Amino acid sequence: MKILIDKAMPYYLDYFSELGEVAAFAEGHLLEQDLSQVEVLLVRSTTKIDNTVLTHMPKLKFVGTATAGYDHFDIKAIEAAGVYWCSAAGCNAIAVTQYAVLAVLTIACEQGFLLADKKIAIVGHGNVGRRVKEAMSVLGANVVIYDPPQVDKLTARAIENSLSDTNYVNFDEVLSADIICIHAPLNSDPAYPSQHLFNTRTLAQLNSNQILINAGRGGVVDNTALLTRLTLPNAPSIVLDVWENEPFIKRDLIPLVRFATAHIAGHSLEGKAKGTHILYERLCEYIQTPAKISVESLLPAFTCDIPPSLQAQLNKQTLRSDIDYQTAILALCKLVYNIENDDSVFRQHMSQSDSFKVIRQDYPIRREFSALAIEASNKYTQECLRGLGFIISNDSEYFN
Ligand SMILES: NC(=O)c1ccc[n+]([C@@H]2O[C@H](COP(=O)([O-])OP(=O)(O)OC[C@H]3O[C@@H](n4cnc5c(N)ncnc54)[C@H](O)[C@@H]3O)[C@@H](O)[C@H]2O)c1
Ligand SMILES: O=C(O)[C@H](O)[C@H](O)COP(=O)(O)O
Repeated sequence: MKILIDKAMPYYLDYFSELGEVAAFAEGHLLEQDLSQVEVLLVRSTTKIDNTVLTHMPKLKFVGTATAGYDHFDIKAIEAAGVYWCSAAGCNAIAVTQYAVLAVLTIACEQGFLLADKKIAIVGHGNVGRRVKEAMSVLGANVVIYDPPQVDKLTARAIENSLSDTNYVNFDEVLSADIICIHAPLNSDPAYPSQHLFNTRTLAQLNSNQILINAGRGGVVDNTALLTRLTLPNAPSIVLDVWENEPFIKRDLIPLVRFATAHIAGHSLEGKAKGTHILYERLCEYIQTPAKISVESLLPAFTCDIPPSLQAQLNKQTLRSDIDYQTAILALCKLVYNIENDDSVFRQHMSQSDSFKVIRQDYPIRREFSALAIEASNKYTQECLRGLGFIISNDSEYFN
């Protein structure tokens, strides 16, 4: 079985070399390969799979993307060609959540507000949105959800129940939230279009006390309208990980947003490795072979010293509504991931040239909070750090 894989998928040889004859291609160079005998094609989000590719691949049986989003797949064309397809739903949900946590906590500490005093609206309550809700809730925020497809899927009775415990809101309420986190796909479903959900009209309703984060897909925010909005008075603070027309984005936006990154919110080592792993499991299922390899067996160890003063601060019995405590949580998160580094690399490189693609290809190894085990002596710190995804080294529930 000939398997062709995007080189950007970590551990692809560890996973797939026992399942077939593996060859790899670099992003942007798929059509330069001999595709005539390929039966399995594994890609990431930068490779479009449409009729142009499919006509070169008469033997293709299985195509997978090691990413959560699959808007680069022409599903109709793939299914019409009789090819099995799959994505890696949820693989990088933790990574994106940690990106959102870093963005929000950093801005909160800069502006001197407490998350416990804020309302956060999450647009898209899927694998990512659910985790963002959990993380922001443990930090004390009041979290509401906007996800019309999900609401519509519930029965009338379930809607009644979940309205009280999941806090679904309408879009007007989203626009009045203090912080808006976009984690929706670019949805081509005409019943729930997400393209330009944030446009001239809706962006005009945001003000300088609000923060808008887009870590879903670039097209959910009209970037032309955003550029105009950001040059007008009373503009909101913006965080953009995803952009319209990547990799050739509107560079004029960069100086006007608080955090600008190169579509790397999901690029933790764990997130990318889980993407490869999910495709491995799906292919094993497809060819009816037992899956033997685990992600944990491949990930390297992570070491990092926690400064004693920070450890002491976290162990102090404290209240949620304490700015020093929030600052300490941010300092701990930054030991594992610091969004400011990604932002400064992006600004520096993008000010010189259109280097979006190169920044992504050269992205350094980034770990998730779960790589760091920390002792937490008080219950609130344990609950908070566990909710953010850290391992609590003295957690009897975890280790027994
Ligand atoms: N920045 C990144 O690196 C990165 C990483 C992972 C995912 N993503 C993007 O984020 C999206 C969400 O990821 P996920 O893993 O949570 O996907 P998911 O499929 O688990 O969840 C998507 C949710 O969005 C909802 N939704 C669909 N259309 C909507 C609309 N018009 N308005 C509001 N909600 C809507 C769906 O009902 C679903 O609950 C992906 O599709 C992908 O495009 C980006
Ligand atoms: O949808 C996804 O999973 C993300 O957007 C993913 O992180 C994109 O990563 P890429 O394939 O572009 O490296």
